[in-house]
Amino acid sequence: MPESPEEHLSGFVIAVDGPSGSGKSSVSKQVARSLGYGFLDTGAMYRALTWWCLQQGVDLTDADAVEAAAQRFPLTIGTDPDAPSVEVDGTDVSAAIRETRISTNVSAVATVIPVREILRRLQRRLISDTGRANGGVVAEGRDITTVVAPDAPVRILLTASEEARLARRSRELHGAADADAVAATRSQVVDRDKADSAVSEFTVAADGVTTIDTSDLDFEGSVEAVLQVVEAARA
Ligand SMILES: Nc1ncnc2c1ncn2[C@@H]1O[C@H](COP(=O)(O)OP(=O)(O)OP(=O)(O)O)[C@@H](O)[C@H]1O
Ligand SMILES: Nc1ccn([C@H]2C[C@H](O)[C@@H](COP(=O)(O)O)O2)c(=O)n1
Repeated sequence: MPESPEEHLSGFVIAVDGPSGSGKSSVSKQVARSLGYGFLDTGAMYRALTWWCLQQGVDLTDADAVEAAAQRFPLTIGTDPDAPSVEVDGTDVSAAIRETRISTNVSAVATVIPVREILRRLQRRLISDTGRANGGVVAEGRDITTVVAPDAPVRILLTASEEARLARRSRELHGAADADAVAATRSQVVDRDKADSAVSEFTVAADGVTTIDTSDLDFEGSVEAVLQVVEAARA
């Protein structure tokens, strides 16, 4: 298992970070499909750990208890972009981790620093194994370009205006982006980003990271913009 961020990750690694609703997950998955690479959704790992803590009756305000749960976290995560899967102790939690109760609690877990260290070690191992098996991997989250894979040959910050991100998530959750739907979505986007920003920088690109603003791009345009950065890096 890689022990430090400095240890070399296998395969061609494409690291993608950004705020909630910027399109990281859907765009990264499509980029991975286009390139025949694996895909790692690191947010799903924090979500699955949150599900596990709630399942085990762990008090999320008790950082030591959350860390203890992370140390014995029986996670299995698939990295095939056509069949992403998340299992905890043999239970398929792919749908459950998208529920509102997870979205509203995940920051309490993701902001515990020792928990991040445990999941980052696992993420580096998954990135290496997936990269080796598929020739490359697209890994997305909040700290992939900066901490998990700072030496990746392609590092992208995928952004969009708050308005665009709220509208996208509203349409996804409520089928509309009118004022009521946006208001109902705000805490899952804006408040969550605010809490998560306490431990990761994902609004400003670090040195060497390419920013792609998708506010005025459609989904296909966003995928194409990422593929162009990859092509340029390989040229
Ligand atoms: N460029 C785009 N234009 C319009 N809609 C988009 C675009 N990119 C993604 N979407 C849609 O926006 C929604 C949010 O995208 P996605 O879940 O990929 O965001 P995310 O950055 O991974 O969010 P989170 O971090 O909260 O999981 C999805 O319904 C997706 O299909
Ligand atoms: N590398 C990561 C990935 C995710 N998180 C946290 C922040 C989010 O609130 C939560 C769920 O992520 P999402 O599914 O919305 O992408 O996990 C993080 O801190 N670091």
